[in-house]
Amino acid sequence: MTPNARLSAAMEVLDDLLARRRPAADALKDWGLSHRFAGSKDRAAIATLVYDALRRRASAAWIMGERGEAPETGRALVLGMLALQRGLAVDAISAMCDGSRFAPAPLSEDERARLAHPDLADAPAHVQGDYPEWIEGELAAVFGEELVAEARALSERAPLDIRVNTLLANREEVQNALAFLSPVETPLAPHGLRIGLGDDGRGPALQSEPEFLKGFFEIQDEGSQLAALLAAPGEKAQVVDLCAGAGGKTLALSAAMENAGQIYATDSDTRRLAPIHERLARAGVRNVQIRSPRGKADAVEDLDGRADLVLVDAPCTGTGTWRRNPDAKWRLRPGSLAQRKGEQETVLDRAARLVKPGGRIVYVTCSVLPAENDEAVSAFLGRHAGFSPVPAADLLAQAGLGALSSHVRETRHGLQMSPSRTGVDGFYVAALKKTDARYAMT
Ligand SMILES: C[S@@+](CC[C@H](N)C(=O)[O-])C[C@H]1O[C@@H](n2cnc3c(N)ncnc32)[C@H](O)[C@@H]1O
Repeated sequence: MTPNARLSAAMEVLDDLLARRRPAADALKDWGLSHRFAGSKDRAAIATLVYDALRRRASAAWIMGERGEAPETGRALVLGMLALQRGLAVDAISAMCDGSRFAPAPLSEDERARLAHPDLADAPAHVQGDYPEWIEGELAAVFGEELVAEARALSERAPLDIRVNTLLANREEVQNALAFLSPVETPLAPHGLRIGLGDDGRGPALQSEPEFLKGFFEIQDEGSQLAALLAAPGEKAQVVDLCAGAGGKTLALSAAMENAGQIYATDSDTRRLAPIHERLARAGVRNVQIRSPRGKADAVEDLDGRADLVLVDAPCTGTGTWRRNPDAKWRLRPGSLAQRKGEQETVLDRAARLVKPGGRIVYVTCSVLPAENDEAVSAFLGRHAGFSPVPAADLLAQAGLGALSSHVRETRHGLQMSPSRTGVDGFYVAALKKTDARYAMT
């Protein structure tokens, strides 16, 4: 396919997605099934165009004059994105829309005029920042004056980060082995490397590299690496990773504990937990016991009151990861936020019983919404009088990450990382210390 034909295809996929209100992944898959001649490079390029258009969905529609009641079109989103996201001048866009076979139709006079001046100065904040209007209050509450700058950073493409597994290798070794990809050290996480993306926004296939297969590194956003380090488990600690999922943070905790102490990894969903077995083996981890739930039985019942640390990497809306999945921000609904809040309450209450006096819950989300961060913690503290929040400065100092303090927002009960200020996904971390055993078992 020519680059111009890929543009037409992206417009078609977006029209389908908009008309049927379906996930981008489904619309892309169907397009692929009905256009079997398209090769894997074509599909990848079309997907990148679609996701980039979704990054700038509101602002692209705005500059193309699709405002208010006017329905958005795939054509406007792609044209607007080329101007806003890729910085193409109107003549360059016009050259791609030459009306030849499979290319988009030539630009109208109106489109030319709009693309010549892609101005957002008069646009409301939710258009400038490309987020759903209904969530503005939540975003403003955390970002304040930096709302638009942070929202724009959440619309950019995410970098590709890896965490060197210090159980088997060191950062320099992996950096040298992957020199052909020019990895650089992550600015804040001590074991991270960042690898450049191609012009199409895609990274190399790291999972087939020999060093990956030998367990020398894992793919993990720098923010997720920092969140695991902030949990700061002592080397001999008894740790419960209550929402272990596929084990991204379990692996990081195990490395931080130098394979000592004991981590119990569990999750309410056995399917999510399944990949952890293979990942732990590859990474040379020996201090993790996997507790798969069996039916309705509580998989960690025997650990009540015994944990030094319970990591609650909670289910959340994922608003902090919009850079990775721009489709998700437009699909988020108030109902799903309410559902996640209920799950967070359940999992935090379960964690409270696991912690021993003097121990801690470390509560993590990849969200930037106060409703699932500080407010969830406030509500927890209201229900459990025997816990108190650890000040963010202490949290950073205990993890040896004092330098991070100027790159995070200290919030009421914890700290918030973000793409603009921290350069990572929007992770929230709060630590809750069990100070009084009398009340904590409620
Ligand atoms: C953010 S993900 C965890 C990601 C994982 N820790 C990692 O670093 O790769 C949240 C997880 O919480 C799990 N979960 C939801 N409700 C739960 C509950 N009540 N008890 C335990 N796990 C729960 C979900 O199945 C999901 O795997």
